[in-house]
Amino acid sequence: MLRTKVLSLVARSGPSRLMSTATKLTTVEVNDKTGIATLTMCRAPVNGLNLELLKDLKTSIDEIESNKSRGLILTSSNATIFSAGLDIMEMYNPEKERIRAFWTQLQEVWLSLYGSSVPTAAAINGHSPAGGCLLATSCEYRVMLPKFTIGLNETQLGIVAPKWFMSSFLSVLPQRQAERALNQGRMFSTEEALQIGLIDETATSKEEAVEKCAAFLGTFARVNPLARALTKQQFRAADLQQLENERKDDLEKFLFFINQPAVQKGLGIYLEGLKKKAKK
Ligand SMILES: CCCCC/C=C\C/C=C\CCC/C=C/C(=O)SCCNC(=O)CCNC(=O)[C@H](O)C(C)(C)COP(=O)(O)OP(=O)(O)OC[C@H]1O[C@@H](n2cnc3c(N)ncnc32)[C@H](O)[C@@H]1OP(=O)(O)O
Repeated sequence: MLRTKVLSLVARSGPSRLMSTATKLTTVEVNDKTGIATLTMCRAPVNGLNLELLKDLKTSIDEIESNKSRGLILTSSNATIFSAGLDIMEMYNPEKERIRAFWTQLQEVWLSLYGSSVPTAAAINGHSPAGGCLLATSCEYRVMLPKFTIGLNETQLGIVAPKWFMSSFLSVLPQRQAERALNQGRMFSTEEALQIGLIDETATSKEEAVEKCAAFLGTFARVNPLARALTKQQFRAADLQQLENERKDDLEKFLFFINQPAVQKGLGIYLEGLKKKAKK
């Protein structure tokens, strides 16, 4: 009942405005009636998370947070890809200083999205592997379009998802299923993701996905915002604190791991495979 009301409210909702942080790689549009901000990733061709996109994501999340938006919906401007995850080019034959800045920025984005005091939802309008899945599972609610895939496929690339990737995943799935999926590097179809609980709903179009996300965010309309935010943060505090405490160690572990010749070789082969597939 409430859900239907909120959905129709959203459908009738009024004009929106672009916020000042709108950049080339992300845009933020705030619906003036609902107060919900839609944060769109728009880095061609696949929303690969490189240093610049991560910086824009962090700036946009911070601005949404400080403008006291009623909610944040994360989505993509690409018709078939939510995000292809970390830009592998940042990790393959990396430049010393840049890769440090890259990983540090990824930590920042995760801390602010997973720890956001604003309610969050992801309208997953395309494939969402690895880092894409990290962003989606850092949100509180997920609506996904059919015929796409989502999951943490790191082991398929010969790399390892760090502890905090697992934290987001574990905030959505029970440990037994999460552990198996990560060990397998399993990508779930939309239907499988719904069945296992990795996503909350499906939608037939991006517009419908955004509406369903807005309806979820609307369920908090009559809840005290401070009480809601403090409750959410208590659930997530231990995960967030763990990364805060281990940030330097986490960076050094990542650098050590990624610079191993066997890992570099594996990434090179994976990239080559992607490029061959793209040419077909
Ligand atoms: C105690 C132990 C240690 C603890 C841990 C310590 C350290 C941890 C170490 C490492 C952790 C790293 C975590 C990594 C997370 C990641 O996110 S890795 C990235 C994973 N992503 C993928 O595997 C996705 C790969 N891409 C695809 O599957 C597909 O591209 C697609 C997203 C499904 C889209 O398909 P399609 O529409 O057909 O597009 P194309 O495949 O043709 O791609 C277009 C071009 O984009 C390039 N590309 C695709 N994905 C990426 C990417 N992730 N990075 C860079 N580039 C990408 C692709 O090559 C095409 O390029 P060209 O047009 O050929 O130039």
